[in-house]
Amino acid sequence: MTDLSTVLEIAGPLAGAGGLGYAKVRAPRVYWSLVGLPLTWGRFLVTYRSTMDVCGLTVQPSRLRAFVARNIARRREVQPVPPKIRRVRAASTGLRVTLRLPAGLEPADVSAAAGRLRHAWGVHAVNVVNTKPGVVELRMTGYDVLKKVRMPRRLPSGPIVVPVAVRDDGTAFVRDYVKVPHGLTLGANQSGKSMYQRNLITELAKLPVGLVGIDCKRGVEQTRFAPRLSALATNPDEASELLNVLVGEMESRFDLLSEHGASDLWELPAHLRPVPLVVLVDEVAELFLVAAKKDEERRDRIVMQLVRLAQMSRAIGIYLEVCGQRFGSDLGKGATMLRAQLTGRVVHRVNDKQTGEMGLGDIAPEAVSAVTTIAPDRPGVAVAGDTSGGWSYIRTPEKTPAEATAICREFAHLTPDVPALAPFRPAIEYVDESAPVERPSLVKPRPVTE
Ligand SMILES: Nc1ncnc2c1ncn2[C@@H]1O[C@H](COP(=O)(O)OP(=O)(O)OP(=O)(O)O)[C@@H](O)[C@H]1O
Repeated sequence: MTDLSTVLEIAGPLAGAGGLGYAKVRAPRVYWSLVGLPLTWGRFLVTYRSTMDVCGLTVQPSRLRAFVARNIARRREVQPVPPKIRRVRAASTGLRVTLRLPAGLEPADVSAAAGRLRHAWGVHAVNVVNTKPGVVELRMTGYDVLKKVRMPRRLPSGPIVVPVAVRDDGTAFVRDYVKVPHGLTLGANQSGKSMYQRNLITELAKLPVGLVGIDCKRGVEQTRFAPRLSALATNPDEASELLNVLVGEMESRFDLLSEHGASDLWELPAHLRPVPLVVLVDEVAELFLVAAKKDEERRDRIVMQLVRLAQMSRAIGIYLEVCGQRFGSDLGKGATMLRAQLTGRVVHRVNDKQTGEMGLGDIAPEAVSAVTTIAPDRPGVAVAGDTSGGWSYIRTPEKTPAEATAICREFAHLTPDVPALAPFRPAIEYVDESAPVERPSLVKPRPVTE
């Protein structure tokens, strides 16, 4: 429906002068499919060899090749060799080209030339992904996919994989809790952290997992997810008790694993497997804060429990998703130890380079400068790093708090029954819309003195 209306929207102006420019700005996706894709594909095929040559992505031919060219093919000049094109594929956001690299070129050479390739072929961006040894994929995007986010249709699958945002190469950014069990999201005020959490929680809500909220800002962020939460703590005392219970749950799950000779939750047969739990901590600094000396003991206990969970709970299916404005050693004892375990990093716009370093310096140092260039007028844009040193820009789709609440209500029936967490289950006030509502009768007016 949207696509049809977009086509109609551009059809008129296309007929007149300047129509293409209008379409390019107003409906970049449609413009790309109708105009940009055929043009870029043609330009790519026609100029491939010369472009690779001027961008420094060719090698000298082997002796055998040179011999064949001179003596059998009778060519006077022996051309340098570019990477071999294995496959060219059109995507809704751009063009994907798989290249086999000749001996002498490495993926880093192609990445270094990405900017030059982008200008040569007139596309919005070129990202280089090393898919296997000696093979790279050039992901060209025809327009700025982060401007108006639309999640791609094709998504990776797995037991707990949730799509959260779109990457700047047009692919989906997902949180895969089996591969990367714990995550950390950082960002300044108004940078888009809550929007990220909203997308994450609403996608998790659709899966058979338990969600545990710790929001020491009196629950202002997470209370709206209450229908789908198995537990919620809204102050440091409750958080401390809840973390104690989670550590107890972790220990009993380890007993279960050893009883059945399994080393991992996913090795257990489905009927014995406890439900995975995702613990969402909003504004982690609140857990580290101490107002008086007597709070220090509670703070140390909370941090110790979090570190224990982060170090051991992956195998038994308890995952941490921590969010905050900063996360450095200045938070207090145990902060850096905890941070080291949270390897899925997403950093939104930050106020200073140090915060970028806290989030990405230890896993993707090259991404630190990228995070400082995020414009304030683009909330929701973030840099996602991974432990292999790679990184990319991502942006979440917009989702209002009301939409998030509605999704949590819709999937409330999936909230698992975890007996240990029952005392922390948030009370929900349901508005039963089908129940008859007592209204004053319109037929028999009541006297005003009643
Ligand atoms: N992906 C996005 N696309 C468009 N707008 C966004 C996106 N993410 C966030 N915003 C907008 O930016 C503003 C701030 O977002 P959000 O509340 O998520 O930031 P925050 O980092 O949680 O802020 P705070 O720390 O002050 O609570 C909101 O008005 C929101 O609508």
